[in-house]
This record gives sequence, C-alpha cells and structure tokens, in this order.
Amino acid sequence: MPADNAPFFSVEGLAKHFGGIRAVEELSFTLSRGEIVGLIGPNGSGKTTTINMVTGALKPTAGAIVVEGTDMARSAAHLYARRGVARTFQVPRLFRRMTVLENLMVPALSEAAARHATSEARAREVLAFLRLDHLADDYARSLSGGQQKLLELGRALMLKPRLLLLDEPFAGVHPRLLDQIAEHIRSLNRDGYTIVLVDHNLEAVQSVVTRVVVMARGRKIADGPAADVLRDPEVVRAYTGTRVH
Ligand SMILES: Nc1ncnc2c1ncn2[C@@H]1O[C@H](COP(=O)(O)OP(=O)(O)OP(=O)(O)O)[C@@H](O)[C@H]1O
Repeated sequence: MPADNAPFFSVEGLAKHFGGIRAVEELSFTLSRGEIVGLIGPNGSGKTTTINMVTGALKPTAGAIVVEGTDMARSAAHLYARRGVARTFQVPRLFRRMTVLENLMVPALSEAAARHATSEARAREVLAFLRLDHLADDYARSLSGGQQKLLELGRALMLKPRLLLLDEPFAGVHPRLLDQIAEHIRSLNRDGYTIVLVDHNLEAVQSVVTRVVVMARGRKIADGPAADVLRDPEVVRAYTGTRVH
C-alpha cells in the first residue's frame, strides 16, 4: 500500500550499466506533486537513459523508481502508462500518413476502442489547447517541425498524465516557436501537471523551471534553484569543453 506521506515521485540509487558502461549510477531525486524540474547535463551524461528507465522502457540495473509510494522499477512500460507516466521523444514519433486528429487518438484507441467518442472529444480539447485545431484534418507529414513537436506533446497529453517527461522539446525548433512551446509547458504546469524537462537549451529551460537536477557522467552533481546551480563551479566545469547540440 502506498504510504500517505510518500513523495509523489522519487528515484533512489538508480543505476543502468551497459556492459562496462555506467550510463547512470547512484541517481536519487524526489519530485513533489505539481513541480516542474529541468534534468540537464552535458552530452552522454545519462539523461535519456534515466527517462527510458522511469517510463519502463529500460530495466534499471539497480535502484528504485517510486510512484506515489509504489516501487515500479521492475514493472512493464504499460504499467507506467496506466499509473499516468507519459513522455515525449526528441524526434516526434508521429504517424505521418494519418491526420493530426487521428495521431492524437491512436494511443487512446489502443487503450480501449470503445472510448472512441471520449477520445475524440479529448483530442479536440488537446488540439484547442495547443492551438492546432485548425489543422485537425491535415496529414501529420504536412506540419512544420515546430507543429510536429506540439503534436508530439499533444499525444502525451491525451491520457492526462500525472507525470510528464519531455525529452528535448526545444531541440530543432525555430527560435520563433521557442517562446510558444515554453508558454505551453508553463501553462500545463500552472494547470497542475508535474513535469520533468530534459533539454540542452539552458536559457529556454530556465524560462520554464525553477529547479534543476544536473547530471554528469551518469551521476547527479547538483540539485537546486536553477540560477544558483548554473553558477556552481562543478556544473560550469562539467559543461566546459563539452559539445552541446
Ligand atoms: N543502449 C546502449 N548501449 C550502450 N551504451 C549506451 C546505450 N544507451 C546509452 N549508452 C551510453 O550511456 C551514456 C549515457 O547516454 P544517454 O543517452 O543517456 O546520455 P544523455 O545525457 O541523454 O546524452 P545526450 O544529451 O547526448 O542525449 C553514454 O555514454 C551512452 O553512450
């Protein structure tokens, strides 16, 4: 049974080894309900591996992933989804030959085809929120890069997730659209969504989050208010001389 006083979400001593590569090691952090946190770090520091573990796509080598008091570390990916953990991918995984509306309804349909009417209503709600409603019947392949990023976000929103993990939502986005995506993320957080945001665009990350967790070489090296952490000499050193895409 979940403990009443348990944090909303935590990872404890999380590790993932690929043969001799220690992609993630002894990673621990906690999220409060409604919090928005940036997970940042230089290339190869273990951020994507962490997201893959906390959505059930990769099994951890060690450690716990605790969602509302229940350790999910050994659970299959669909159980994370059922618990309300959803993610986006850096490169949108859209069905290019389907319409914008159909793309949103695919995950909901696979949950229960019978909920068709509900899922279409939800899809239209999500499209209105993202201001993509005028494109509902266009093919996904006809969207601009930024619109595809928004639709990818929309797919994650369909099931009203309790924890939303955004993998590089700002990567490859035209500067004109950066503010729009940042505002959507801030608005979701204002509506109560708990969000973890991974991105290399530190300016954009800082415009959205108050707290950051910094990883380097698989380990957490800092955790706290973004403005303080980004001045931390160890964090500056971790970034210095490292390629950032
Ligand atoms: N399937 C795998 N097999 C072997 N090594 C892997 C695998 N996946 C990741 N790694 C290694 O684990 C380390 C962490 O990679 P990861 O992709 O999690 O970092 P990241 O912080 O997301 O990097 P980036 O910012 O470049 O996306 C890297 O050294 C990477 O090469």
